[in-house]
Amino acid sequence: MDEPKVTGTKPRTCCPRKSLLILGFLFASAAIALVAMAVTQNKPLPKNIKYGIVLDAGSSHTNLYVYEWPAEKENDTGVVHQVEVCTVQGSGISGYSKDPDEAGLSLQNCIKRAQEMVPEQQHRDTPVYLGATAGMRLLSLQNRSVADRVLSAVENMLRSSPFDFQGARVISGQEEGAYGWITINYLLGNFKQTGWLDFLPHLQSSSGTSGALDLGGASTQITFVPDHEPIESQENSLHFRLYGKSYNVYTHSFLCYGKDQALRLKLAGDLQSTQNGSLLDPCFHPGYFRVMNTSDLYTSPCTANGEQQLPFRRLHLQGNGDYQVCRKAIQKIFNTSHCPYSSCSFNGIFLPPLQGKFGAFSAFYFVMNFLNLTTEKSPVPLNRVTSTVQRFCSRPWNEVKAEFPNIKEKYLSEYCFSGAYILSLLENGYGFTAEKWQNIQFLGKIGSSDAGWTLGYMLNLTNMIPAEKPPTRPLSHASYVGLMVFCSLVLVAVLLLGCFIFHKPKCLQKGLI
Ligand SMILES: Nc1ccn([C@@H]2O[C@H](COP(=O)(O)OP(=O)(O)O)[C@@H](O)[C@H]2O)c(=O)n1
Ligand SMILES: [Ca+2]
Repeated sequence: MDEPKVTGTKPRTCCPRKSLLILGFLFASAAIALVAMAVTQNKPLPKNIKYGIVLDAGSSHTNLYVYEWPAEKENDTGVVHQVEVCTVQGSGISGYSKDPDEAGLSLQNCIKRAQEMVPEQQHRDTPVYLGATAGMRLLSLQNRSVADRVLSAVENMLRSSPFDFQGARVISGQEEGAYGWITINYLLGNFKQTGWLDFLPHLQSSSGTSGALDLGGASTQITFVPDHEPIESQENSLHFRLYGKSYNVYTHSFLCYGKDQALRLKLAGDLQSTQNGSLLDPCFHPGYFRVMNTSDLYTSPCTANGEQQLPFRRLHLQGNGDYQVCRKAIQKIFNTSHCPYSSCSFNGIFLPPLQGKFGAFSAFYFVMNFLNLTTEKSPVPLNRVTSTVQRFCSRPWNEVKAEFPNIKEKYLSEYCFSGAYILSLLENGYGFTAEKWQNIQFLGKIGSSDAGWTLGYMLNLTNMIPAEKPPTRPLSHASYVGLMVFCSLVLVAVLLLGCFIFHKPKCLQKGLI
């Protein structure tokens, strides 16, 4: 009998090398595909951008701002930013009381500029707002019908533009203060809820916001959240609910205490003690000389009460650059003789104790920036600011003019007064001590956006600031996909490892090892 032949066939292995290679290849391909999918899926889509336009019709000039934001994120905080500012040539709209139509025409160039900035197909969907401030408030007090004619002239011009006209109006001092406060806190990211840090309020100041100080030509505003103090006067009290948090805000707007009207107030006061119309003014540089019609001083409602029959028609003003005397002269325009509340700033206006940090913008910034007091990272101490203004005021006018040939004489000549006025207002008016001064930051721009009331105004009118915090997922979509891929890979790796350790296939015991 033939013995069964032992054939040369190899023993069958359960998982040959080839199968393992295929498995490895499939695994690697799947991993690569997963990562590639996650990356391509999360590539940012082309942005859908929205635009908005606000015109700030100030007492001295008009600025047009163009803002843009990604449409899908419009309720997030800090996403809207300024892409253009256009300064209208000529005076503010309140300066066109003699020819209101000209006020409308003056806006043409900046409207054209906005048309270039916003893509043509979006012109119709782009809202445009005009808000007029203290210059128009004063003109309305002086002559309501002229003020209305100026407003309808600018309204007609904006209606005829390709944009979506949403209104032209005189905003109140309270609104100006409130929207300035909203703007800077929005831009500084102070409304951002920090997620887990929300549960640790002690890490933030009580309100987590910054106060706002705005100085214009005809009015000035102070707005902040006081520290647990009741706001004793209703007209100074505002309540906001923003991104799920409540704010009790103090605000006051001093009409006539912008820097240009304040100078008029001071000069009108000085005139009372002048016999012959010549005035030695400590708030102007030595060697500076200016002649003014006394009637011009009294055209504003701010000075109208003091109008008197003067024996001269022209005022001859001569500077002598004496800072200390200038401060004393400015002090006279703040009436501190009465206060019906527990504490006041001046003119009997309630002011709670100053609290927290403050951002000071508009002319506060322009003047301090001119004096080179805004370039350092930390705030310049009050005594250094005082000595800088003092030194600047004492410089002869010829020397100053020669150093700054490109600055208009009218503006250059008034920086000494403006510097002294800012110090008087902040120190004597509001009570910023040397210590509290360190809490003031002079702000021109925050990121690409100018600090001012316009952005807050637009955010409010377009309902872009929700009262409640919008529901958000803990992770962004990209992080979510990335994390899911990572966890899946880890799971597969653990499974394979477990399989190898606890259920070692024979092939590994014999064939492969
Ligand atoms: N580059 C600039 C622009 C404005 N300014 C001044 O800043 C002030 C702006 O006031 P505004 O026109 O906004 O007036 P309000 O209506 O806000 O009172 C004016 O006194 C201007 O002369 C400045 O000092 N430097
Ligand atoms: Ca202003």
